[in-house]
Amino acid sequence: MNLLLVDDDAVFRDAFVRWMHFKGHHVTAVSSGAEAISQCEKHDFDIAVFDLNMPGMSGLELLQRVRSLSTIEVVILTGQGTIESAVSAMKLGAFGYLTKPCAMGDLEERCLAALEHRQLQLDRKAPKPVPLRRRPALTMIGNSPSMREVVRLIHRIAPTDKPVLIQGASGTGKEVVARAVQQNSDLSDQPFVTINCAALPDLLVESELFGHQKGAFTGATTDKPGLFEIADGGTLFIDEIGELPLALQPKLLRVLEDGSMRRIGGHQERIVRVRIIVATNRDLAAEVQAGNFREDLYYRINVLSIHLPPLCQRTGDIDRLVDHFLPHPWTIEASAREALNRFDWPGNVRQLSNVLQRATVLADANMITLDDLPAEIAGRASAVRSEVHETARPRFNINDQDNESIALDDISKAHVLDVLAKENGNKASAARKLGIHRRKLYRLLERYQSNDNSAQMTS
Ligand SMILES: Nc1ncnc2c1ncn2[C@@H]1O[C@H](COP(=O)(O)OP(=O)(O)OP(=O)(O)O)[C@@H](O)[C@H]1O
Repeated sequence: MNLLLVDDDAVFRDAFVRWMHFKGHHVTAVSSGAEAISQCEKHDFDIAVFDLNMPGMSGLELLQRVRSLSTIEVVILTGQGTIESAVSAMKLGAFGYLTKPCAMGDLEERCLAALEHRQLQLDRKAPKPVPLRRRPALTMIGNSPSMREVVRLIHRIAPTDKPVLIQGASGTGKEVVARAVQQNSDLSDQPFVTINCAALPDLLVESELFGHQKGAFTGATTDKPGLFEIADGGTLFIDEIGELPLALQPKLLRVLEDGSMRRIGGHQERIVRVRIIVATNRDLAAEVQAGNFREDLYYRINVLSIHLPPLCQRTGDIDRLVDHFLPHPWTIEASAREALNRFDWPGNVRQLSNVLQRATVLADANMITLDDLPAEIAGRASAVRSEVHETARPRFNINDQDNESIALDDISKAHVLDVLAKENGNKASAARKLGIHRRKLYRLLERYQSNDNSAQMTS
């Protein structure tokens, strides 16, 4: 047990510290309320024992302040004449009290009971353990020279504990590579936690990454550990690092340098051991030049980097990916295969996968023909728009003036998805065209996706 003793009686303090050390416990002993508060801000104690009658800060005030700082359980020591105030202390949340003089063994026993109580409380609050599901085996398709080089780098980089920077355009497979690094590292059976900085508002990114103390801001109704604490001992994948707010970058730099961090609104310094993998589709060096990304952080994360080539530069891989994505017993006509090989795939592997999924819905007899491919891929002259679908589109024409029952939300959804399709699924340029921030686009897409999912569940 890690215990804090607060008592101005030096003789009692020394005796109790000696007894507890002899019994194998760790005790920090101080003589005043002010020292106790400062210790609680710096360390996590399981139990506190303190005398109610101390000069300076009263025992009751100390109890209130200590309980607001941590989940510590408090045992009160009191003289015969002050049992009433000990009872008030219990009403304020103290675990128990003992009257002085008391035997050291009795006090130790009371502390052990408080420890057991605390453990039960913490267990009750802790999220129920989620049954471990076996992670699906990772498949990374590619045997082109550029992808063989990527695989070689993954094997080189994975066993180190250094940060990894993965760069590449949208849909090239940055998350696939991040998982491959983790699965080939010594941390493969430890947590793999992910966060996408572009999908969250700034304050939420900070609170997700670093956690917060209860009351740190409006809505922070409980203490919450951040992803760094959750990933402790494992790997944290920070996607779209280029979107990390400038104000937060020094905090990330600090964790990268010495593993230290604090929750928002917290005073306690925590140390975490987390392997960090970051990804971006931005040119981070250019972002540094433009003043959007800190140079020191850039050098810290750019120790080991992997650059993913666009799909159109992976000779032979389109055929391999087609065979991988097509479910059994589907096949593809030679002319359709040629068309897929001719196309330049601005949305990369994700776009190819989406096009094949769509084709299997449209085609008959388990065979994909040229007719089942979007016009601009099949090379038909009437090509009007790309067919990248991230979520289902509403089935109406947004120019249909007669349809007065169409909700405004549906019109905006159709417009957003149309622009996204025209930009071949590139969210950054779609957001620019729509005149909205990229994070807003991510939020909209998530909302459409979850609406679609719940519609599917209720239909
Ligand atoms: N080499 C590959 N083999 C098999 N599937 C792949 C490969 N690369 C990407 N994919 C698939 O393509 C899709 C997009 O991949 P991923 O999410 O890793 O891309 P990304 O570069 O992280 O995209 P974004 O920048 O938009 O976040 C996923 O469904 C992924 O499984």
